[in-house]
Amino acid sequence: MKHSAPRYFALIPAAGIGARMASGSPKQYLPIGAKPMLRHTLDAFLSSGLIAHTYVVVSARDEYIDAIVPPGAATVLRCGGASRMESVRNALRALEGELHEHDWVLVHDAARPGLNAALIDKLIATVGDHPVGGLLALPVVDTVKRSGANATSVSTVARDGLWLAQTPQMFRYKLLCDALAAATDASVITDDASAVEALGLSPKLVEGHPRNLKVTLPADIRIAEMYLAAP
Ligand SMILES: Nc1ccn([C@@H]2O[C@H](COP(=O)(O)OP(=O)(O)OP(=O)(O)O)[C@@H](O)[C@H]2O)c(=O)n1
Ligand SMILES: C[C@](O)(CO)[C@H](O)COP(=O)(O)O
Repeated sequence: MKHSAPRYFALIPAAGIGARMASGSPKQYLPIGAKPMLRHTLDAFLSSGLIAHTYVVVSARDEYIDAIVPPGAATVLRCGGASRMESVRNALRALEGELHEHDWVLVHDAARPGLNAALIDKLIATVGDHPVGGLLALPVVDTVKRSGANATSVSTVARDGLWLAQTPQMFRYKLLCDALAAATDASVITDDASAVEALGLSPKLVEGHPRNLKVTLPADIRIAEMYLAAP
């Protein structure tokens, strides 16, 4: 059977409220250098020659997005949910009929503005036609402690084989839909790969980069600015 060329689509969950940032507005719109965080993230996909189209999922009440996305640069889906998992699931449902079951979907946090075309292209090239899919991640380099009562360290977790998941996390459209349809607990399914793992499948780990950090706490803003200031 003739296989058509693979198609790659980006899906950016941007419907969070940034509670841990405590900035008074959704953190994905905070300035990082000269641009809002989400614009950096969007521009990374626009600069990759491999992404056919980008979708941004925001809350139905979002008041900022229209000033961020240039006309035609991406499609805004106003179907954000109460959790990242629900936002991604709602967006995938909204794309039914638009994406084909074998299309690749790269789900990437709006809160990771340090992504660049090189990392996107590395993920796509390394995953190739892997039967499951894959994600950017970083091997753990610090010693990992498990805490007990009163913030005490009760044990050390062997770090061999431990990775910190980043995004994009890329899966074929139907597999990701099926995985998220089966997912129930947003406190356990905190990334797309965990929903796929819950089906008994093993996505490929592809080494990412510290520049692709998730901007979560106020101190992360300066780190992101440092990486985004470099050429
Ligand atoms: N209901 C939600 C929650 C999160 N996200 C998105 O998922 C990504 C990663 O989530 P996180 O860093 O936790 O963002 P927030 O949920 O906004 O942060 P917090 O948990 O501090 O509120 C972000 O781009 C965020 O906008 C989303 O689309 N829908
Ligand atoms: C998807 C993710 O960025 C992978 O590390 C992470 O799980 C998001 O967690 P958050 O609590 O929604 O920020």
